[in-house]
Amino acid sequence: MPDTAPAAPASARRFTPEDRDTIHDLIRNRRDVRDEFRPDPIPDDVLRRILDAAHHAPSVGFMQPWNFILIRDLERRRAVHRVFEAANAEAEAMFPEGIRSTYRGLKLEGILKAPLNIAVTCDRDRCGPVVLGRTHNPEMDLYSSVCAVQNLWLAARAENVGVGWVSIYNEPDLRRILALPDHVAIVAYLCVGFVDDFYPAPELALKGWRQRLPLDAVVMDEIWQEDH
Ligand SMILES: Cc1cc2c(cc1C)N(C[C@H](O)[C@H](O)[C@H](O)COP(=O)(O)O)c1[nH]c(=O)[nH]c(=O)c1N2
Repeated sequence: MPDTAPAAPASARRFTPEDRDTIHDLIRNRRDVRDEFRPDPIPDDVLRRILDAAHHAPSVGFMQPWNFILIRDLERRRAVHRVFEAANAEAEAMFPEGIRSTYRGLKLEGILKAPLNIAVTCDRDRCGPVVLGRTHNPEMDLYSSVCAVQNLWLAARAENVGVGWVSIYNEPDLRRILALPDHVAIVAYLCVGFVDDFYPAPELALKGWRQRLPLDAVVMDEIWQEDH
């Protein structure tokens, strides 16, 4: 893949109000995409920019514990899809009767429709046992990899490329398909591809599953407030 990432500037730049508005626009217009993928492949330069954004995420001790496994092979994606279907049937059965049929009607993955799947992993041994910032909280490397996912998601949206996160699988099944060694954790399984139209709001909200909480319902002063 050609390296098309912009070169690092000599010093950090300051952002304009227009830049600010653009990033807020991007954040608000990022969507989880399930069913709307176009089959055309993502050009190498576009994919490279998206992955490079992910690779510029913050990470504990600058550990950069992530890997991005690019999965295009249809047979492998079919295997992942079977794993999804098995787990999804288990999940469906766990919802109470009334909600079950609504759940069944939701499309929750685009594994076969998207031309590219990306598994974001976390190499828990990348820097040995003692890592700056992770000593007391060993899960921080996993959180770092989640930051990479968010960068990827936003950078993709800026290219009008859709991303859908699929977490409905039994982990051992997916590990086997991806041949992951024990020290590597699965952080995210993503479906990636161009999209003609993005939903203007979360699909789960538009389909009546759950609505966005007001900001004031999640902001607290000083300490945890039980009655908030
Ligand atoms: C860790 C994690 C795991 C999942 C998700 C997200 C995250 C962060 N989401 C997407 C999720 O449903 C979506 O983000 C919310 O509904 C909000 O919608 P927007 O992302 O704003 O479009 C998701 N969606 C889906 O259809 N199947 C899935 O298995 C998952 N899993």
